Amino acid sequence: QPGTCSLPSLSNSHRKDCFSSRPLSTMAHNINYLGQEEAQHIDEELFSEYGFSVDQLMELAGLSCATAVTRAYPLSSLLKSRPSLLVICGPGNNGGDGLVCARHLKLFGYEPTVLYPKRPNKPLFQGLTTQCEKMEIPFLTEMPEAAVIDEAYNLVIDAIFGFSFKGAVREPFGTILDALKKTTVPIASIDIPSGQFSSVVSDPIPDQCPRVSHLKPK
Ligand SMILES: NC(=O)C1=CN([C@@H]2O[C@H](COP(=O)(O)OP(=O)(O)OC[C@H]3O[C@@H](n4cnc5c(N)ncnc54)[C@H](O)[C@@H]3O)[C@@H](O)[C@H]2O)[C@H](O)CC1
Repeated sequence: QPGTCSLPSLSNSHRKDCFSSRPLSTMAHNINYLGQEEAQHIDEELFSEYGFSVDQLMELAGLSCATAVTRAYPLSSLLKSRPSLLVICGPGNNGGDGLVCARHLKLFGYEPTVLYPKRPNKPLFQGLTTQCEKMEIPFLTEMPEAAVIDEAYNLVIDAIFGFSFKGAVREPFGTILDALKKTTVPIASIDIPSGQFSSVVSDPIPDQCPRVSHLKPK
């Protein structure tokens, strides 16, 4: 059943339509939020004190996001004839979460396409990219215009920036964020809407629903 998202908005930006397959009564109440530094601190603690590896956490994060998409946007609810999704991946671990998410979404019957314009030269990200390619997930070479996105995709997954984003946005991501803000299809953000923690970017990606935060909402 489509429902209204009960998550409080952290930004003044408007919210696009939010559909949830979960009854609202099961959603958490009395949510408290993590700030940027606290989120980064917990992240470090998970690695240093608890011995988690980044691959391990990223796989869980990406799988959780893909699962959340299946709940909020079940295949049967999609408006376009094909279950097309655009996953936009940034240069850090948030982007890695996006690649994992794309892979699981393909397994769940969706047709993800990935935009991954800045690829780190590290085995973890190279492996995640190869895994998507081997699953015949297409990669775009440039950001489509907003109208093209609205026409072609049911949903955009924002895996551009997480809690380490800072300062003024650098290209090509400025152009990408500007185009995204002009789209009307729903945007699901991984961890946080890209740009949320920046004091410089006054207009982050609108606070959408669903967003899948790791640990706690931020
Ligand atoms: N334990 C957890 O909670 C886990 C979280 N995960 C996800 O990882 C991100 C945080 O990852 P990190 O690599 O630290 O940072 P980001 O992905 O946010 O981005 C860093 C990346 O972005 C570049 N950058 C920073 N500012 C700018 C800017 N103004 N313009 C352009 N580019 C910028 C920077 O150079 C880096 O390349 C967290 O949110 C979760 O989504 C992990 O999966 C592990 C588990």
